[in-house]
Amino acid sequence: MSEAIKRRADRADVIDGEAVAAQVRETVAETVERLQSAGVTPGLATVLMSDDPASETYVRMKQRDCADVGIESRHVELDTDAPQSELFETIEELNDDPAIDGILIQRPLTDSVDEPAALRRVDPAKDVDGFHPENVGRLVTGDPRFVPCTPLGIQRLLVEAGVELPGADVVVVGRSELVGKPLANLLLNRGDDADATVTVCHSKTDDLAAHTARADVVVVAAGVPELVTGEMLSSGSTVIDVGINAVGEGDDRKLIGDVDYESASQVVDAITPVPGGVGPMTRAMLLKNTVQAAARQADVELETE
Ligand SMILES: Nc1nc2c(c(=O)[nH]1)N[C@@H](CN(C=O)c1ccc(C(=O)N[C@@H](CCC(=O)O)C(=O)O)cc1)CN2
Repeated sequence: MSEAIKRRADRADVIDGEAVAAQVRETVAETVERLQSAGVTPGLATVLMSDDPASETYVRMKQRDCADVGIESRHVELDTDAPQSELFETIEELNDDPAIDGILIQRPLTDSVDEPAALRRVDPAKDVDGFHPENVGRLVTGDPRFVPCTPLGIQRLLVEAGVELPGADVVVVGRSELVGKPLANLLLNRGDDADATVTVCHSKTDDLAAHTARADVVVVAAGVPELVTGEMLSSGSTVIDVGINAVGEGDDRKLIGDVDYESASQVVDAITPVPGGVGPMTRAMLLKNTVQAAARQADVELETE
């Protein structure tokens, strides 16, 4: 079993996302060295047009991750009251810039901007977030190019946890474009790390617990703190908690997930913590997508991991 799985007596194993992300970064750093010896330095542009402090933190973390593995990063920050055309022009400039292999538009964008329109403007070959309709379509039709980072990270965590995905009964709680829908498609596609039977539940699902209780794998990305509790889960299952909800003030402020960790970890076989589970994997997979984008644009063949 992977070293990233921490055994706990009489409780669920903990799937350590920080440890798996560190493994991914190590592999990415090796790939960057190979690309550099072929004359290619991968470059990522991050674009922030929001006052959301969490988004500012995530972008800073992504820049730091890039520096750690040898990816050049460039940051563009736009005022939230700037016209939408300024954002669109920025995206066009980055599309045309040969030093930039990947473009990341941090979501959510400020309310005054048409977010889907902005995402459609990103060159699909530089769309390391996998949000452009061309990349979404490729994932849905079973020919993925860039897959959104959180679903990719979740798939990797499940593999590390030793979950046999072919034939597994996977319940995804949440139908967002960011996580729920792409994850469902990723695990439904053909392949050794996929071929699952996937059910997507959401806020209008009748009897959510009936679904979660029969699943081998439950992934919760609903944005509702502690929505899923131990009594909605079964022994033998693996739980991936995508939620990151800040609760409390000052010294009492902490992050909690969409799963009630205490009760769930007394029932299930393995679970991701919050923080330290899916979040670090989202960032690690962005690095992986960026080096793949750089290799494709430079026509350098990479061994698949
Ligand atoms: N363009 C994108 N925007 C957003 C994405 C995305 O994949 N692409 N995902 C989320 C936020 N997100 C990435 O941007 C993200 C969330 C959380 C973390 C993370 O490392 N979380 C840590 C805790 C960090 C903290 O202390 O606050 C953890 O869970 O351990 C990284 C990235 C929405 N927007």
